[in-house]
Amino acid sequence: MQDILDLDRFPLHRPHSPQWQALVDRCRADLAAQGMFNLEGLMHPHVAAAEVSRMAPRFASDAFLHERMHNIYFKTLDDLPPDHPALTRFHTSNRTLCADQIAGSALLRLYEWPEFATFLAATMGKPQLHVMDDPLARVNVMSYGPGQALNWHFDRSEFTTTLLLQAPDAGGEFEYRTDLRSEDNPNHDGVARLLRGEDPESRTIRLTPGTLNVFKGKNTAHRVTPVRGDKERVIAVFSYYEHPGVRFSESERLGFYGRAS
Ligand SMILES: O=C(O)CCC(=O)C(=O)O
Ligand SMILES: [Fe+2]
Repeated sequence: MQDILDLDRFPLHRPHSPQWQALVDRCRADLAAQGMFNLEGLMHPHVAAAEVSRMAPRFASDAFLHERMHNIYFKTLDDLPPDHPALTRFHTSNRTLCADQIAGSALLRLYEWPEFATFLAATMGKPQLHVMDDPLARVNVMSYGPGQALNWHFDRSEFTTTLLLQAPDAGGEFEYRTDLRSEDNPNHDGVARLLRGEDPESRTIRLTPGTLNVFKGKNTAHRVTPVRGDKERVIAVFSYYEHPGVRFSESERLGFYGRAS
């Protein structure tokens, strides 16, 4: 893993060593304080750049164009009138490559490296995390060209794990509002305020290539702002579960990727 990761700064290869534990403790503290942690340059930037070059032909020819209008929940809510401002609809557009289209990549090697899951589980306070069985969903890579964006949403999973491969020249920032809602409080008025651009606790970060970003996506509202300029924003999303063998159904794969296999 030394060839693709900066293990000197981030000793993921030595689980439970004092240095590893110190890193886990720092990540846990960041998650508790800000709902997020970053390992800047975990993947060597030259490896991230090589991954992007290798994927470019696939993005140009057979990536899935994910384009839709949606609200922050990706659905209507029974307890809200359809014109409630929390249900404001926005446009999302990007291109997605699935795990079966990046065979042999450094990203998949990292995904399947057991020490990576061990580290992530420790930061999230879980006994263990498992790779998915799903041939498409395991790792996805999203590319955002000029004007493309991932609009406001909450994630289905408690945590989301990404690694930025290429940063755009402008735009394509990650904007998030930690703990906007909770298990007991959907905070629809707070959601409406955020969507109006009036939430003072909304934060924006610009990720740098090679950076691992883990955030609590279920109750943290977040979006990727529209990319400006010709250089695409390219980011990988890793999917781990607390149980082994998770697969999406055919209809889920069709909905997410436009194909089942
Ligand atoms: O691209 C990003 O930085 C965030 C990705 C994200 O929110 C998601 O995949 O659900
Ligand atoms: Fe998300």
